[in-house]
Amino acid sequence: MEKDADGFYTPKADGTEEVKEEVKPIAEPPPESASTDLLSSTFEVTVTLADQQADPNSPLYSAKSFEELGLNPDLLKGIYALGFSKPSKIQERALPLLLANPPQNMIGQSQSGTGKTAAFVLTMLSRVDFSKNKTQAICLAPSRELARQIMSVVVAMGKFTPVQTEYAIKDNLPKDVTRVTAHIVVGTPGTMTDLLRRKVIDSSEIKVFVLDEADNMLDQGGLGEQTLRVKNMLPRNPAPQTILFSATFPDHVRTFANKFAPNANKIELQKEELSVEGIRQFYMDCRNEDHKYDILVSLYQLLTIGQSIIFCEHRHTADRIAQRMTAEGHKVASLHGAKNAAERDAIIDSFREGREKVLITTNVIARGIDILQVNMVVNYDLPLMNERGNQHSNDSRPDIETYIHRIGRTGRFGRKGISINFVHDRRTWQQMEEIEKVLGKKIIRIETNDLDEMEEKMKKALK
Ligand SMILES: Nc1ncnc2c1ncn2[C@@H]1O[C@H](COP(=O)(O)OP(=O)(O)OP(=O)(O)O)[C@@H](O)[C@H]1O
Repeated sequence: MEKDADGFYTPKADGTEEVKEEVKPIAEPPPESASTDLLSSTFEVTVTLADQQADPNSPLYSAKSFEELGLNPDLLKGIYALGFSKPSKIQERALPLLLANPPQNMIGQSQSGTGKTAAFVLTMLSRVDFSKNKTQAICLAPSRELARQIMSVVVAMGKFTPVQTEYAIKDNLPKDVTRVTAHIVVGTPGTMTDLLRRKVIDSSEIKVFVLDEADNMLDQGGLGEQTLRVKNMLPRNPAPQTILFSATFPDHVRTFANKFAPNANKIELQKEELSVEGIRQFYMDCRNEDHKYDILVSLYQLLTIGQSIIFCEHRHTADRIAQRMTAEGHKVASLHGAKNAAERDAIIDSFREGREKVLITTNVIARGIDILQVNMVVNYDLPLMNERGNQHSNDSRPDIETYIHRIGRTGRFGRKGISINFVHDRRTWQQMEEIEKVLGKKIIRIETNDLDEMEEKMKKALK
């Protein structure tokens, strides 16, 4: 395919073959992997193009193979080396729009674990001019863990290109650094703001600006202010291509998102499709707080069949549970924002490598973290609105978006997974009912006193 005068990909009369011939000997797609459910999944997205005249259902806006996208052959090699045989649904719809010229903004929504990262990483890598030692693309994420994971995708996909990368995360660069010239910088908003303000990063050539977990990054009262500060330090004319991705875009953020990324092409999910089919949701009716701990311990065998993540409301709860379980001879780790940068990196790396099977944490890693072996998520405490961002209100409504992201740490890319909510009183019960109502999916009860039944139900759900 080649781009027409308007910047859209159109099939060439004779050129399609030409591209294939040029590319195939260097880069062959790998055979489709075992988990191809997602590649053939049927969830619906609504595509709205900034150009109202264009038909979003035209094949021009969807790519059935990576080859059709006219990518640099070195990038195609990187994609295939990662084992990606063909684009996932969101990649199929988003990539032709993201790569078209002139560049257009994008607000893209697709469920957890469906391959959004590759879509924006490929866009950044495609737009960088490697011959210039200047920062040309920046990407912001809400946690250092996620920034590091995104960077690993940039490095892996860009393996056959000369791309240079740098982090904008706490304690990573020497304090007296004066210049960063890496093509792509990935980080968190506070450190990115600092590097831009001190002109360590020269923003003049930045042409792609990505927000992963965009609804979280734009949430006022949370990270929104810092993210806006970053945007205000970027070129205005022309402004960089702004790309917002998330599995959730609550209405109150959507309005701001539309201003932040004006005239964007949009990909939206239907409300009832917010969480993936592969995640089976359960709950356990506990007697009180202490009983929650006992149940968690009794689940240990099941939690360690694969890997699991236990979400708590407070850092101190995560630490306390981890200490108690460790003292009782179980192998678990805890991770939260009160640990220092080096500790956090070591803990998540060790969990990623499978050295610990159970990770007890807070909302800090509720979003984006992609560890395929995680087949169970436990909401030890349900997520509440009052934990959002910097808010410390008494708002005890359930935080539906965070719930969707938390359970989305399992069931990645068409895999099966289980989530279990612990409820222990009337209030938590009501909160869970509210979640069930909004998501329109049944949350199934598991008896807390029948371990065999529990095991059987869970193993069945994972089959
Ligand atoms: N085309 C593809 N073929 C095979 N695997 C893929 C493809 N695209 C992505 N993946 C894999 O799918 C997994 C999930 O992708 P990714 O982390 O980008 O999801 P996401 O949509 O960003 O999820 P979240 O909303 O939780 O951040 C990753 O392990 C990734 O390597």
